[in-house]
Amino acid sequence: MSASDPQTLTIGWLYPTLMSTYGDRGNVICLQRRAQWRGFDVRVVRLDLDASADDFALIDLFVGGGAQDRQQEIVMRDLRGAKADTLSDRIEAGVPGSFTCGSPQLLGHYYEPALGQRIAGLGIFDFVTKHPGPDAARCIGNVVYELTAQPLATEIATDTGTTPLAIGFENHGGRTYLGDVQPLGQVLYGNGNNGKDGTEGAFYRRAIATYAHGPLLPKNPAIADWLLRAALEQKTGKPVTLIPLDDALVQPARSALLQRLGLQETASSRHK
Ligand SMILES: NC(=O)CC[C@H](N)C(=O)O
Repeated sequence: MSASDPQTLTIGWLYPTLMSTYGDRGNVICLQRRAQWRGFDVRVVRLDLDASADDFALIDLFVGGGAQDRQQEIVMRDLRGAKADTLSDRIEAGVPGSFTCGSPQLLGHYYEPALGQRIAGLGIFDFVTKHPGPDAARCIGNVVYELTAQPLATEIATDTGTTPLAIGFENHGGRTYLGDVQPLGQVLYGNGNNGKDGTEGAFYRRAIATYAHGPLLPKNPAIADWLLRAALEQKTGKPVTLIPLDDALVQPARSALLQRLGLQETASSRHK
C-alpha cells in the first residue's frame, strides 16, 4: 500500500505529543477503525515537531486535538512557513479535517491565552479566540448542538434520516468569536464558542472546528463517516458510498445522555 493508493487513507494527526491533553486521540482511532472495517487500509501519520511540509502534503484527512496554552504556544512556533502553507493549501483544496478546541484556536486569526502574548494563527478559519484571563470561569461540561453548517448538515440528515445533533464535552477557557464563516452548529446545551451567541464551532471548505471533546467522533459516528467519505472522495475524485456499520451500541448511549439533558434525537424538541 502507498499514500497514492486509492484504498489507503492517510490520516494526519497534528502534534500528538503536545496536543493530546483531552482524549481526542479517540477521534483518530474512530476514523481508523471505521475505515478499516470497510476494507480500507489506513496509515496514521503523527505530525509532531519533526514532521516536514512534505508529510503534510500527503495527508487525506487531518485530525487535531486540544491542548493547554503552553503547548499551543510551542506548536505555533513550529507551525509556520512551509508546513503552515501546506496545511492551509490542503484545507483550501477541500481536504477534510476535524479540529477540536486548542487546535482550531490556532487555525483562526489569533489566540489570546490566559497569560502572555497573543499568538498569531494560520487564518484558515475567519474567527478570533480570546481567553478572558486565569480567573475567568472555564466552559466545562456536556455540550449538545444541532449541526447547521451546509452542506454538512443536509448531507448528514440525508444519510441518517434525522436532524443531526452533535454531542460532546467541552473544557475551554478561550472564547471564540466568528467572522465571515459558518458556525458548525447551534448550541442546545452548554456554552459552545463563547457562551453568549449560541454558536458552536465553525465550518470552512470541509474542515470542522469544534469545542466538543468527548471524543467527538465515537459519540457522533455520522460526523466520522461524513469526514471519511469527504476524504475518500477528495482523494479519488469519485463519489464514494460507505457500507453502513452496526452502530447499535452508540444510539442508546446518545439517547441516555440526551434524555438526561432534557433533549431528544430530533430538532423539534429544541430547548436548553
Ligand atoms: N480543551 C482545550 O483544548 C483547551 C484550549 C485552550 N487552552 C483553552 O483553555 O481555551
